Amino acid sequence: MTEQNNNENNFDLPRIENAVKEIINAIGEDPDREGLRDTPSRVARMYEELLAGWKSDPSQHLRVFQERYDEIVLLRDIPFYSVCEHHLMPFIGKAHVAYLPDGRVIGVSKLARIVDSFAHRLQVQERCTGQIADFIMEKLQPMGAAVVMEATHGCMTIRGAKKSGAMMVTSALRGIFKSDQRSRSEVLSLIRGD
Ligand SMILES: Nc1nc2c(ncn2[C@@H]2O[C@H](COP(=O)(O)OP(=O)(O)OP(=O)(O)O)[C@@H](O)[C@H]2O)c(=O)[nH]1
Ligand SMILES: [Zn+2]
Repeated sequence: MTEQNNNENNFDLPRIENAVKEIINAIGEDPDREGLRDTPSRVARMYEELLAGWKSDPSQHLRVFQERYDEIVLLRDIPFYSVCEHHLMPFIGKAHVAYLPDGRVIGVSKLARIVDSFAHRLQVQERCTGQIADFIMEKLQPMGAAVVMEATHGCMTIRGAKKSGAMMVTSALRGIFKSDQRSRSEVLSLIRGD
């Protein structure tokens, strides 16, 4: 699968626009007043942007090359945003992605691109974390992969539980990072920056 631009895979922007107009009506506002007139199309384009990962293929970011390096590779503090599938609210934070190569490495920026590809979808943080780790295991076939994501969820800061600052931390450990206690401790302490 490559980047998908054919019609059936594009977002149905007019349909999103109609739905947003309907929400504005349901709120009791006037969708034709000046400030709201362009809002449905703005919101449609916004969702297209925020959820672009859904139409992307993370494999396009795989430029794997052979390299004799057998220590942990970690890209720490990758800023990311995602969209919570329960409330369509953003969750925002940092991702840390590590792997222990087995003869193959990847361009380091691609780790950040892979995070975005999975994050820019309707997600829950646990699934997003696991998908990134599983993808790296499958495509790069390293000895192990570790992904930690920490984020604040809009749905519980400005609404609902209203706990601003509460940080959700999720981790996905695969291969040697799951099976070997020392490797696990090493990668987690690198991620913490110890
Ligand atoms: N585990 C997990 N929960 C999430 C994530 N994003 C949002 N949630 C939670 O999804 C839950 C949805 O719960 P519901 O009871 O169906 O929805 P709600 O009535 O709006 O719940 P409140 O947010 O507690 O007001 C909430 O507890 C959210 O905090 C996520 O990425 N992972
Ligand atoms: Zn939510």
